[in-house]
Amino acid sequence: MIPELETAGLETVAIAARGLSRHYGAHRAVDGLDFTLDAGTTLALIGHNGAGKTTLMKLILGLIRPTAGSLKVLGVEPARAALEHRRQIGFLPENVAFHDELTGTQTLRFYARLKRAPLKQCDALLERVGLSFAASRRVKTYSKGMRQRLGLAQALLGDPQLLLLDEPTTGLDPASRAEFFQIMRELADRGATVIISSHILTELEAKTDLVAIMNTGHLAAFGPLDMLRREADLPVRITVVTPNGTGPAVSALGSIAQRAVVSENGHSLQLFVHVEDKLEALARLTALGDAVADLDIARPGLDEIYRHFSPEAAKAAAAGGEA
Ligand SMILES: Nc1ncnc2c1ncn2[C@@H]1O[C@H](COP(=O)(O)OP(=O)(O)OP(=O)(O)O)[C@@H](O)[C@H]1O
Repeated sequence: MIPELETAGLETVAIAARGLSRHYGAHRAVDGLDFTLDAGTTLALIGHNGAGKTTLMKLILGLIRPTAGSLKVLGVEPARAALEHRRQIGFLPENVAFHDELTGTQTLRFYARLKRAPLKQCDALLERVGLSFAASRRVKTYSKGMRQRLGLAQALLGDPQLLLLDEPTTGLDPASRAEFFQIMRELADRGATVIISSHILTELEAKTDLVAIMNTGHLAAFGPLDMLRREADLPVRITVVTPNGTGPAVSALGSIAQRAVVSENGHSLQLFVHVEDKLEALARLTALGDAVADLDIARPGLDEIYRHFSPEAAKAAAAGGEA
């Protein structure tokens, strides 16, 4: 179990950024970000390679200073924050590295001393991340997934109010990923603020309260997924199984269908309709009787919404690259 956070003295706003920028010479790694993140909120931070996600995390951690604009984290400018304040922030970096010769327990106790967190937390945290069985094994014998879990235990030391997880599920199998998101939800439920970055958009969908989409240093979108879905105004996809050919379904929808894509085997069809036309489209398709053997409706997913807001992501997708 993860203990409740002390609520006394807790800021209601975890992060406030105004015109936040970090430029490297002429290169604008982060450029003019404006957002507020309330305490106790979970945020998915997504963006193409080089979009500025890690730079934003470093700014939040106070590892680098803004070149313009302002940033308050738990009420304080992070680059000027005292150690006491920094201890309220947990961080799991993208490439987590440990001393190979230390055991899991020794590693965690080392970080607990650094963070001045209670040593008695270590065993409970190893248990929480499912590593108790390997606590006395040297880290060099750990798999990638086990190292990630140890990294998460390290980030959870001291019951941080703010947790930054940079691509934390890399190397984890599906069951471990599910467990990871369960821990994230428990943290949020006890009042912690969590920011998680990932390129695996399907796993982030419906896991966080808010989504931030970064594109070339800018914040292209920020808000609850449903709000971004409405703003993007993308069509709903209806997949229709048409055993006797796709012609009747296409004719029935007429101009309601913004686009129709026939499958390679010719037995099914994807029809894209505006959300307001969805019910009319379903009525017309079901009226076709045997010409339609089955149908399936899908709202635009996070990957489609991401491509809508991020021109770089759309370009990468068109070129067959990753999100
Ligand atoms: N110290 C630095 N000096 C110069 N440029 C930098 C520095 N750190 C980052 N950048 C540049 O800033 C941009 C943003 O980098 P950042 O690491 O924040 O991207 P990211 O969104 O985390 O990417 P990825 O998904 O690949 O991890 C990149 O173009 C990067 O090359």
